[in-house]
Amino acid sequence: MVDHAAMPRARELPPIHRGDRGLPVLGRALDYARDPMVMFERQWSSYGEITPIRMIGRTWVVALGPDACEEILLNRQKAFANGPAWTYVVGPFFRRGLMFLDADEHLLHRRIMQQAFTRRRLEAYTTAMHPAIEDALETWGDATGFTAYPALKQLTLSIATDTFMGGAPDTSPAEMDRINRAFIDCVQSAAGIVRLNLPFTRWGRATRGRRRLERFFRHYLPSRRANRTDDLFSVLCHIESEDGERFGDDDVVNHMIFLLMAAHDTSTSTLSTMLQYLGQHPDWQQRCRDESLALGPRPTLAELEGLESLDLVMKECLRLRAPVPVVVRRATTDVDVRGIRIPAGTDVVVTPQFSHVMDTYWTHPERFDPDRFGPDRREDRAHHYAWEPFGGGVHKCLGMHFAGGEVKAVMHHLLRGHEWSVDPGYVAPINNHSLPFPNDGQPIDLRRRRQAVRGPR
Ligand code: HEM
Repeated sequence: MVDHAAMPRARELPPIHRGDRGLPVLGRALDYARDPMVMFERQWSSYGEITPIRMIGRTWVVALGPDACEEILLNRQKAFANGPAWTYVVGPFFRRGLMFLDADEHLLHRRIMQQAFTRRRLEAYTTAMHPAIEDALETWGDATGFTAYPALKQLTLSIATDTFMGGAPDTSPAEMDRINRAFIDCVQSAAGIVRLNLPFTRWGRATRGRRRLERFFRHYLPSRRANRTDDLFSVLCHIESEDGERFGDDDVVNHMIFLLMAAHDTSTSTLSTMLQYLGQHPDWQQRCRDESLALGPRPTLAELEGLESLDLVMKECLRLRAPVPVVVRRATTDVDVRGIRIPAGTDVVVTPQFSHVMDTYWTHPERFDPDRFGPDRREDRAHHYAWEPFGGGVHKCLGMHFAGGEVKAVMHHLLRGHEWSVDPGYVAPINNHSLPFPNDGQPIDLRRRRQAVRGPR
């Protein structure tokens, strides 16, 4: 409980200026969809760090800058909850996934899921990933305007399915495409204005997508309950608490649906941004390729982590286009943040992506300049939360190290086997309705390199 009497008096939220109210019902939703950073910049200069905004029929609070983000994500006053805020944004489609749980229940489930992310397991996942990546990239031939984004999405979904559920042998490639579509529909529910299960609404598509995902995981449940294997699906089926409690079928299915979404959408976005910038910066592409060529075809996790240039490029791409540009929380009690009182019940938008482009912390933040993360500059050290693509606090991304290994493994194989270019003037048309993605599928001009690059079969 927060003892307000002991605290210096906080100011009330400033009123929204007449010109900032936006459209009826939608409020500023279209401004956000057009360019969230332009909208946040305007909020920042008009209101400061804690700013009210009208969107989709309600008033939100937007927290801008690393100090405000840190305070909310660390949640020392235990005044913010994930579940109700995320449920408002993406509806019931990822219900009871880890990110939607709060307090003790969240800690308990997180401790169990951490078993799937130990160093030993991450090393084993990396070893297992190489053949799948090589097989997928073998289908990437010479092509002008190759749309990398959907191809990457297919690849990362198949890696996540292999790694976290031990494969899906009864599911045809065509049905797997429908599973991929179902994930997309659930994520895109965030942009639904009409929140009703009707045939042509985003909400309706997400409802059907969720049903398909449930059928998919329930189909494999009996075999995972019957056999103990090394994947998370099986771990979730067999794990017991000290009192002998086990996850019921619903819990297992809910965790798997959220985890598979979290595990492939974000890596796809990171990879596609890296392809764009490396395509536009051939010097960096070659620098990364030279380091990958110096390694064997199937490096270990530690070797992948040692690819210095690729690491700088990944960090810079996560800065320039964070796959999760904002996260949300609901104030469960009146709470003061940076000297402003946020009333109980308010949904708060925390904005890592805005911190990533503030010129207080970054030199020429709009430029692709991976060396800013190098040992001589370390611009990310300007503030603990200046670079926060994986969030912070108790909900900090559980798959962060997995994502690093996966993204580097895919890039390693691509750099050894292919070259590509992107027009230096190209600006990705980002769709910001839900998690950001390039509307044009991220076209690249791709050429296969002629050397033998595969590991042994
Ligand atoms: C570059 C890739 C990734 C990025 C940028 C990213 C980003 C994030 C962020 C910002 C959060 C915090 C959400 C919040 O605070 O409300 C989060 C949570 C989470 N992520 Fe990731 N993620 C990535 C990859 C992955 C992967 C590959 C997995 C699984 C293998 C994963 C699993 C999770 C889980 C389970 C949570 C919920 C943690 C909790 O609530 O305790 N993520 N991620």
